Amino acid sequence: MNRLQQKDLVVKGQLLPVMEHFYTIQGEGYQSGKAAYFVRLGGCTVGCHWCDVKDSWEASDHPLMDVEEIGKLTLNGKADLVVITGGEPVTYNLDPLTKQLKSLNKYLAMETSGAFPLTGEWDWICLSPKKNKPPQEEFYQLAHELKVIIFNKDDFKWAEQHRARVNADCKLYLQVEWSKSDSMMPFVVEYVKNNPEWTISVQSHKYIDVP
Ligand SMILES: C[S@@+](CC[C@H](N)C(=O)[O-])C[C@H]1O[C@@H](n2cnc3c(N)ncnc32)[C@H](O)[C@@H]1O
Ligand SMILES: Nc1nc2[nH]cc(C(=O)O)c2c(=O)[nH]1
Ligand code: SF4
Ligand SMILES: [Mg+2]
Repeated sequence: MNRLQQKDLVVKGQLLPVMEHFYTIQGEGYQSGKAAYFVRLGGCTVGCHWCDVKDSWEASDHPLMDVEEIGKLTLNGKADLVVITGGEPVTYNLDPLTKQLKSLNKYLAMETSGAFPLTGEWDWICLSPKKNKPPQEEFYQLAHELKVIIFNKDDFKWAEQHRARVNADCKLYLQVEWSKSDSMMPFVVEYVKNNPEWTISVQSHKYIDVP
């Protein structure tokens, strides 16, 4: 296959850059503690300065895989739960990927900033809005979970702006930015005690030392 044909299949979402894939425990948010097969797609142009997976940003650093191949990988996990993350998954047309994974009876969750239009059929969308590229409007109605990263005290205001826009059933999480865990966690604790609609999410995989 030549480069042009490859590019065409990426545009169609039949081929996707995969940075890594692993069977682990979902560390964050609503499904925290559950076994899940993670697929981390390469490529993100959002550019959060505190991103904990900057090596994912350059799509061309990561090998292209066919969605059928990706589907087979997820069968190496016993769990139904598959988490598609990145990089930024909504960079791509995710229709072929979710169709393939649904044919394998997987429960499909996505971690996303919502920066680009949504494609694919999802059982669970975790929306984590980013100041550099705020979410597309459609995500507020569709998100099952809002997970706002708290890097400094201004981020509580940012969190409330998004809470005001999500649907009534959307679960609300505040997750401290990893490098600020020690200094910001006391403020997050106080905030949730005063605003109990929110729940704390910690990046538990980093404490239990799993991928
Ligand atoms: C690496 S991102 C990939 C998915 C998508 N690009 C996004 O940002 O939602 C996965 C999750 O990790 C969160 N995250 C990234 N860097 C973090 C950090 N340094 N501390 C805490 N959470 C972080 C993101 O907000 C997102 O919820
Ligand atoms: N165990 C584990 N849980 C996670 N939840 C969200 C993650 C991500 O990077 O998207 C992540 C991750 O990288 N590992
Ligand atoms: S949107 Fe996600 S992957 Fe992209 S820089 Fe921000 S945290 Fe990292
Ligand atoms: Mg992570």
